[in-house]
Amino acid sequence: MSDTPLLKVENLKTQFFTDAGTVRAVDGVSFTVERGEIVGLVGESGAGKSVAVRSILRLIDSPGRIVGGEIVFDGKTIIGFEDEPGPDGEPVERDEMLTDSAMRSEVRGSEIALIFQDPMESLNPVFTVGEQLRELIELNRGLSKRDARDRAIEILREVGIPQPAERFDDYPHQFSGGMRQRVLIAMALGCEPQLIVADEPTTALDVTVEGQILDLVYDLQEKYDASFLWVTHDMGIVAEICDRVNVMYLGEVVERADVDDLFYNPQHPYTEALLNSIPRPDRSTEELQPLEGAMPEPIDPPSGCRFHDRCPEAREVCERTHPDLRSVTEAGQHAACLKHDVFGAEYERSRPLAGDDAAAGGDPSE
Ligand SMILES: Nc1ncnc2c1ncn2[C@@H]1O[C@H](COP(=O)(O)OP(=O)(O)OP(=O)(O)O)[C@@H](O)[C@H]1O
Ligand code: NI
Repeated sequence: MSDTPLLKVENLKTQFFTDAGTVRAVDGVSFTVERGEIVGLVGESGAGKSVAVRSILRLIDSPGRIVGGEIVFDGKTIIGFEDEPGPDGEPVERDEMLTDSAMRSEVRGSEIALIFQDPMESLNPVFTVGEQLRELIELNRGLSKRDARDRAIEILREVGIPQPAERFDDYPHQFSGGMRQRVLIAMALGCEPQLIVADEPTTALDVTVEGQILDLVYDLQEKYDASFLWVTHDMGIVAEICDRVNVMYLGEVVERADVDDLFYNPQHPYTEALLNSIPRPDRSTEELQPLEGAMPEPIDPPSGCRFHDRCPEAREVCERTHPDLRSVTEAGQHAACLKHDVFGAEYERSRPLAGDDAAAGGDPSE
């Protein structure tokens, strides 16, 4: 593993300028993906996961815009702004930022591959699966038509498509949902990318097929030594495949940890709530608690800590002070929660917001 991460996202801000107001979908998000790692991006619907990963590929359409931050991938600047805004107050792109055509020819689909939830977003219904895969390999790997075809069939076999030579001439609609996702993984691998970004690719699949796909990803990750950024709302998937996890809430990363630390020693109440809402072998089902309330809209996020109005451990200080993401354990686990001493927020002396004892998480009278 080299010193610089394969992907570095720093203080990324992506907003949508709508009639109703400015949607701060991604509001100062930082994370990295090291070489050979599977990194999770997890959080409820609307947390900003898809906008974050689409920003990495510069696939944000109007009325959306990346307004701040830096994204560096393998030494290339995908997003980078000057410190000072221009005369119109708009962010100024730095010279070294990749052009749109360089993004298309050097990064998207070749160095970074995307797997979406809906295979039809990436597969063209009027061409056979084999043709699409062959062409992609031909373009990206510079192989002859015949060699590209052989390689395409080999990859289809690797991702578990039975009788790949025969299936080569089938159209996307002739494949089942699970098989189509395998085809997408084949397409992603076809260009031998350094990074595969997967945005909830197994959500539409039943649990058995999902399990097979995750096993496959795990095997392929070992074989190709590819890095993955895996978006999901499912903690079960995180447990199964991720090395490291970023938990997102309302446009921010609120916890970052190695997967074991996250599950056994969560440092943010939101992470705890997510974990309590899924079945676990080490807990009885009576202990299962659904996450209460809905995530607020990112047009007008709550003051202070954005999670405070749903947080069982919230205290008065949480209403007014916004916590950034800080290292809160010796192992370097990060959390954005004022209950940790490193914030020096006088949390202990602050009055609990939730009335009942259970919610206050201990004895507040001390
Ligand atoms: N084109 C758009 N115009 C306006 N708002 C948008 C647009 N796209 C996304 N948003 C808003 O940005 C926020 C983040 O959305 P995003 O799709 O990233 O969430 P997510 O975490 O991927 O959720 P899910 O699990 O449902 O996919 C949401 O509030 C969403 O409504
Ligand atoms: Ni999404």
